Amino acid sequence: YVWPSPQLDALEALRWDQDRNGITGLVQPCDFFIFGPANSGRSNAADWIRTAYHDMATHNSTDGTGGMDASIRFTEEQARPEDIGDGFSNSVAVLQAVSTRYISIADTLAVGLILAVENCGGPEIAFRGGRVDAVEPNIPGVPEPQQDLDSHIASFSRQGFTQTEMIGLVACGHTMGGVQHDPFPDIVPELNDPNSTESVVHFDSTHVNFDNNIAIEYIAGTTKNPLVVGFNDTTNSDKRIFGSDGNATMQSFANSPDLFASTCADLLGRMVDTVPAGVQLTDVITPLPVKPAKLQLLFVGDTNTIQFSGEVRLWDLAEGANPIDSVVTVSGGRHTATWYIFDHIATPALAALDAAAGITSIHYTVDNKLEDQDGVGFAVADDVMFSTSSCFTSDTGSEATGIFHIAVRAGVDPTRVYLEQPTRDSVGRPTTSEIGLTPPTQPDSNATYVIWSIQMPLVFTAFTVGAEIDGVKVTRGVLTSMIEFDQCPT
Ligand code: HEM
Repeated sequence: YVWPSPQLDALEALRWDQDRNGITGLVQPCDFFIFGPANSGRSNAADWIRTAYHDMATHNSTDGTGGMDASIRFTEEQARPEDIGDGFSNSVAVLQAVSTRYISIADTLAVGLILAVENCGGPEIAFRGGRVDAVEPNIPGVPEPQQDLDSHIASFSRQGFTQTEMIGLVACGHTMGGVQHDPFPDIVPELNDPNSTESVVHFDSTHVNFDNNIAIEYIAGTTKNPLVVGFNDTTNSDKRIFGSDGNATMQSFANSPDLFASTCADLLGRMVDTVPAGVQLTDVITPLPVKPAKLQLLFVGDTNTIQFSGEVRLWDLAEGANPIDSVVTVSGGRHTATWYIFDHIATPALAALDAAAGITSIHYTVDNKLEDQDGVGFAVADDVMFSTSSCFTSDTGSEATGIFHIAVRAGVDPTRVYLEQPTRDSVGRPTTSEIGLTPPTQPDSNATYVIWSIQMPLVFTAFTVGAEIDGVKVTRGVLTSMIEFDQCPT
């Protein structure tokens, strides 16, 4: 896609910004578990994979209801016997935190699975965005270990998967993690094991690696999978499922790590793309080679100039490439991303761009190569922006106030200008609240920019700039709070 596109830019960043996206670090190392000690036997990675499956497993491919829609976040679903355990609330707590108005909670659950698999040795899974968060719980339908094989075949068929695909999905899921004593005391005993303080019996001997040992150990007869060799045969669902085609599928996985990886990439990709009817997912999101981010324009009225700052991310920079001013290099998974920060301090020329001339687009030169999206350039909007005349008073207590000034380019004529604040609706979905600004009473007809304003008590909340122009709502700049500006002149 051509940058900028607010939704695709945000989805691309969540999927590809590596350790900078706020969540990749939670599955590095793969045995990391933030809700308990390192020797708990549990991992965020396994919880994230199971959470995505339980969110999807309510899907009914006949009537189009259920699927990846983050209905698993509702306590009513988490209270069901089919969703026993705290792995769902744990996963939702950390993943939904990175949802925004452009990224649904369901999208974060899908990315969570993808990052967990990829960072723990598994294949890269294609990611599409655009899932829509449910407003209420779905109809129950997650398979449980005590059910018989026919019920499981029927359940996966309802979800949209054949019997062979069921074997694959269960093997791909159960290469990570295990069964805990606490929620499943009839499957796993209390272990009293200092290396598994939450008494987890793992599905294979490499439970934090996404690999085909789940199949190798099953075929070799050395498996300790508690859903295969558990003392209670009624709950040995993996045994019934894995053996349901005479072990043909599991044998093929045991023979070939590559086949296991490619089958899992396909099945898990289809799993996270299983969405309620009517939801339109984006195309597969691949990383942009050169991507601007966090662009901020500030109008400086005294000098009639614009201060410009931002970042650019270079993807998988070639070995040996050594551009100047390297600021942060971040890796994660199998990729490296390098960010260069440009601002008025590092590059004084950006401190005072001629406001009358304005700015329409930028391009970069990377290793002597022009990067401008094949001649299109990276478009930059100079229509509305914060003005550096925004300020706050130093008074303490209830007297403290501040003023936001938003500069609107002459001739733009928005119907509304407002501050945008990220917030949540009554069912937890990310949304935006708006605080309207007042237009100038006597605008200077010669000015390049006119100032809309709002006075309010001193707040530390960060806002972006919003405006409605020709019936279209636009967002500009990065989240900025009052105290980032100077104190008001007294
Ligand atoms: C018939 C189908 C399935 C049954 C009956 C089943 C059952 C179970 C049970 C009983 C546990 C233990 C949970 C705990 O102790 O908290 C578990 C864990 C897990 N399941 Fe499944 N499962 C099924 C299919 C799947 C699928 C299709 C996936 C993903 C593609 C999956 C992924 C996982 C993961 C990653 C864990 C480990 C969780 C952790 O260690 O925190 N399961 N499963």
